[in-house]
Amino acid sequence: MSLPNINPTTTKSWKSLEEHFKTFKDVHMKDLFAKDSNRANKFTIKWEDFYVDFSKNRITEETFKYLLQLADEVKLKEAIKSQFSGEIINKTEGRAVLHAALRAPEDASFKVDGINVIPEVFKVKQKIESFTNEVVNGYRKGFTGQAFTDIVNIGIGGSDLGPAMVVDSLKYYKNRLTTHFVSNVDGDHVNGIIKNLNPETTLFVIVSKTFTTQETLSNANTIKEWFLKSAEEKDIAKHFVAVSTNISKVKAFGVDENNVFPMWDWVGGRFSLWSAVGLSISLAIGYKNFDALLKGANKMDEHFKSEDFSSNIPAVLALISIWYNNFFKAESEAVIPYSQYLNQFATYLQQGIMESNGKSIDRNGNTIDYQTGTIIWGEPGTNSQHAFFQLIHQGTKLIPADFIGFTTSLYGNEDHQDKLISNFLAQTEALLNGKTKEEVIAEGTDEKIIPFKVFEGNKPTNTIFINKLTPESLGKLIAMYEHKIFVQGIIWNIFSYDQFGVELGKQLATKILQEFKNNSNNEHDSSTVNLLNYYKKAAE
Ligand SMILES: O=P(O)(O)OC[C@H]1O[C@](O)(CO)[C@@H](O)[C@@H]1O
Repeated sequence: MSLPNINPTTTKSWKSLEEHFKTFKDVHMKDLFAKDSNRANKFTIKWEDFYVDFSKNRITEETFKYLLQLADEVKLKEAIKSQFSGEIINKTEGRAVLHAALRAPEDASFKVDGINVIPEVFKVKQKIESFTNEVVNGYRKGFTGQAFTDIVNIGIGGSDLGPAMVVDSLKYYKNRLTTHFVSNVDGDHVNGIIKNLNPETTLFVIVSKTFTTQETLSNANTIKEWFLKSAEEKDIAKHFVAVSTNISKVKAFGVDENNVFPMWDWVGGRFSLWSAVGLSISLAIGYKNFDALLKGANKMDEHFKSEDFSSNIPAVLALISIWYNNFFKAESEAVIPYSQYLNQFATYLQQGIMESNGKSIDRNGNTIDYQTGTIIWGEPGTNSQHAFFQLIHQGTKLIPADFIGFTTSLYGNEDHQDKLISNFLAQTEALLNGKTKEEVIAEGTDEKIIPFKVFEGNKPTNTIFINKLTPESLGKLIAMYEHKIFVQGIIWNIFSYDQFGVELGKQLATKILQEFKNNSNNEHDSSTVNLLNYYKKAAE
């Protein structure tokens, strides 16, 4: 079996969608709801503690039928099998894509080169568990014999965004440890964090799949220097642990062999929070909660693998997004969680979605002539209502949005929760229905400003209503988006698991840094030359 390789625009369903779209442009969702009292039920998926209502979309049963046909025609079922069977679907890097193995039960089997990786995964999980327990319970101590109070995760991209987002999202479940994240090579980031830390009670977790990333190594070295001002070289072993595939480089840095948490090249950086990359998560909320996060993701994996596409949450969300991206030519999508704790969720998704599917070459190596990768952005409601919602409601751009909410609040404040959820529901209702000129007039509006107060409505949203923000439900939610990414990559016929697009900038930065060091000048365009000279002068 090998990954399907089908140009989606050549399929019958794509042509049907194109024709269908022509008849669809002027359809208002409001009329679709008026015509069919059962519409909401038809386009809702209830699964475990998830209630996913996708009825407020510019789709009909006919649209849905063609989208499902598209999934069949691009052989999505076969592609899912290829991924889960450990096939080398990341062909450009020659790797399998098995983040699902990291959250599978112990009796599962995920084979890479014919060898089941699950025993190895569980060995590392046990190491995470015992390490976490030792640190949280204060048995593992720093160089002056004190228990650790602070954890600093040093990493960037997938080695930062996932753990940082999860730790922040699940802070309700946090233990006595305080977790910090250093990522940017901007010295103000690392210095701003270490200035308030006590080296005697701080544990540093260096996370880098490659252990060659400039930002991470610079920050790790700066921290090591700062640490050695109060400690000795031998104390590094007590305070620095590392997560990486590059064990020799980790050891060369000075990390004790026993404090290295391995990961594998079949885990992509942006899908790695389920591996030892999630060590900071485990430390921050305890291993049990970390494991619950994994279990949630595994439940979503099972749902994705086995559920018919018509009621398969990630598949449905992916297909609807294709409809807007490729037919309505929507330029971006918003993700609006109605939970302040999911503040970092959209930022996290940006890497997952845009690093994966921001590609313009198909699986044959040819330039693509259709739109791929969606641009993703968002902020929690209700704050975002007072920021960018004006544009979603009355701007010229079509911005499909996922609204994510929780029926139960963590602290049980019903007054706030009712207010939050009334906003959550009101916004998607307003985006659906809008407000007509007649309605504006009926409100007694001054004639001169009537047009400005009209809302066209017809703005699509998905409502993802979940019982409660728990480690398990967050695991499900993250995995849901991971699978959506996969489905879209399959439909667009691109390779979702490489990221060569980030390399050029890194190469040029290395060259420019060298020029600063040697005080030399390579060939650059005139703009870059001016900017280099401007900086050199300012830095004198
Ligand atoms: O974990 P590493 O190897 O330090 O890489 C960090 C990040 O850099 C990238 O390779 C590119 O920015 C990401 O994909 C990755 O998550």
